[in-house]
Amino acid sequence: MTGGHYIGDDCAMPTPEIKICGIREPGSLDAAIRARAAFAGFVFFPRSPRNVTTAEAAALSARAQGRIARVGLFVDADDAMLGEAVAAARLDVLQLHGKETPERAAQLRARFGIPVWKALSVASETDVARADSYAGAVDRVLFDAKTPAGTLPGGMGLSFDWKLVANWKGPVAWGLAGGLTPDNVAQALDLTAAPLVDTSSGVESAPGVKDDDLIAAFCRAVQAR
Ligand SMILES: O=C(O)c1ccccc1N[C@@H]1O[C@H](COP(=O)(O)O)[C@@H](O)[C@H]1O
Repeated sequence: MTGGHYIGDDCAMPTPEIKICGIREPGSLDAAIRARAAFAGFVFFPRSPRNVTTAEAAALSARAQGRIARVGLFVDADDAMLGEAVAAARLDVLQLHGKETPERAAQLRARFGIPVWKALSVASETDVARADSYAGAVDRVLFDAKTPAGTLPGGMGLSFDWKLVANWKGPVAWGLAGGLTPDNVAQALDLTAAPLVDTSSGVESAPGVKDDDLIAAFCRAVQAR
């Protein structure tokens, strides 16, 4: 379900995997599945307009079972919150979008026994280099844009200079996030060759309101390359 597949000749690049994040409604989940996204993201962060309760996530998770992998997004969450969400929503992946250290990420990976992704906010080469310290501690880093102080640490529709991660070859798997939309994702992929792309606000009609047509258009733009 989560492996990239090849189209065209033997030299073709694998089709990047797609994560649609911030899903709150069954219809949006179905739209992501129909569009062949590999991952559906559920946000467990009360300040976010995309926040879901564990009960809501559990219902979405049951619908997703066997059809799309479930990613739980957390921001500096404590063990109790993580444990409750992992169990209720039967999460397949933990996405850490706060200030979690490599040690904390490794601890959570060992504790829950599922892959851990770490989002890193990027505005400079130094920020990208931070990925090295997560090698061996996480299964993937997600390069995302820095957001203004006092706002959400992600999900703001902001992008960074993609040249900073062009053809990035680091010691850990990676993905690209931040301000990706149906209109710019092909350009982002041309420049970066990211193996996974992650979007949230780029497929919404308003903060927290997913748009099925935009989900389909985003996935088509990725898969058409
Ligand atoms: O989506 C949110 O509300 C959110 C809240 C807190 C941390 C991260 C969040 N979203 C993630 O941010 C990136 C980029 O999002 P966008 O495409 O720019 O809207 C992505 O990984 C989201 O899942």
